Amino acid sequence: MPPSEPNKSAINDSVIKVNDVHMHFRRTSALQGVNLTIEQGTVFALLGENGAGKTTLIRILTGFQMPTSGSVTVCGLHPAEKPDAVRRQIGYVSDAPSLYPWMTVDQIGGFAASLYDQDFLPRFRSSIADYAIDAHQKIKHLSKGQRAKVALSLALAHDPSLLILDEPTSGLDPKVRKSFLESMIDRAATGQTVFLSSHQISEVERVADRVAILHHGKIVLDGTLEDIRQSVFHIIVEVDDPLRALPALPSPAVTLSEETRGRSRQWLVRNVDSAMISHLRSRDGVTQVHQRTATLEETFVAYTSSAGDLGKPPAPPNDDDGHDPNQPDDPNAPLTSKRTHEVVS
Ligand SMILES: Nc1ncnc2c1ncn2[C@@H]1O[C@H](COP(=O)(O)OP(=O)(O)OP(=O)(O)O)[C@@H](O)[C@H]1O
Repeated sequence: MPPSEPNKSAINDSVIKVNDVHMHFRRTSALQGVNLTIEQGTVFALLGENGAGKTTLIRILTGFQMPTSGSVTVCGLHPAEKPDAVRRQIGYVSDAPSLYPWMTVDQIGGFAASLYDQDFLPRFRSSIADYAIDAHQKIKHLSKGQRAKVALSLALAHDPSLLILDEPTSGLDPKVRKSFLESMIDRAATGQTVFLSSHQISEVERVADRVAILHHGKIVLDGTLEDIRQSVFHIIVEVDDPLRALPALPSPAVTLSEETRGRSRQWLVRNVDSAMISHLRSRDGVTQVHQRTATLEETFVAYTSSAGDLGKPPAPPNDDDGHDPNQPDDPNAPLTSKRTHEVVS
């Protein structure tokens, strides 16, 4: 097989593999030991606050950035070695798509079509027509949302098996946003893979099969949406006296956040089980215990708050060659939905 050909068995297995990737810039450790494996046919969403490292990871996946250390394969290819081959395999929309402003929409389609097969241009034109964009308009005269639609049309016109989208819906109006996200689900249903980064938690909740949270360059949570929903609980304990002490939940429960409001203690907890809830109910002074599954937004906020040891601020490299001497933590222990499921059922 020629070296630039994708490895088909790798496509069938994992479309993206990220192995212990570190990325150090002069003043920042943008990625600190990131590991990810993404299977074919998944809509995968990478969530993270501003500066978490999402774009850096996407730039590494698309061959625009060499990691400081670690390895990556995309469709069986190494983006650092074969960036052009990787980019031919994938559809990619960056968070700031650069489109030649002096070209018309149709000219930019024709220009990109020269890199792909004959189906590219008809697909591109049909997508532009669906978005009701005038193909004779110059890019510089389009609105931000219209440019986003052109960038998406370019990314999709070669019908890639993997789409990598950095904040794909920013600039799109709610109607287009909704139909675009629905089209991502349709793509995954036909075996294509979608990797998207987003701040829009409610949107992610609608479309993603799998979610990872990147915090200060580390993956602090990675699981299927279903597992995450079944694993993190919001617990409210009412006590008779605001000063009453309550015990911490025993291991393997992990308290992600806690808040006291008068007689009410609110916890966001992972790996809680029904025995722990019964134990809490039986404590002296506990008048009521309510529990429900946490929303993805509550989980995101808990995992990205700097409190506790769930995520640590980045440590700048302190050796000469820029390598981080710190050992990566393992805050991403597997989710234990089985245990927590007992609480729901
Ligand atoms: N070329 C660069 N040189 C130096 N620092 C950089 C460079 N690119 C990114 N960084 C830093 O790396 C960190 C991660 O940036 P990145 O753009 O990956 O975050 P992000 O999660 O995509 O943020 P946002 O949601 O705001 O787009 C930031 O602290 C940023 O300043």
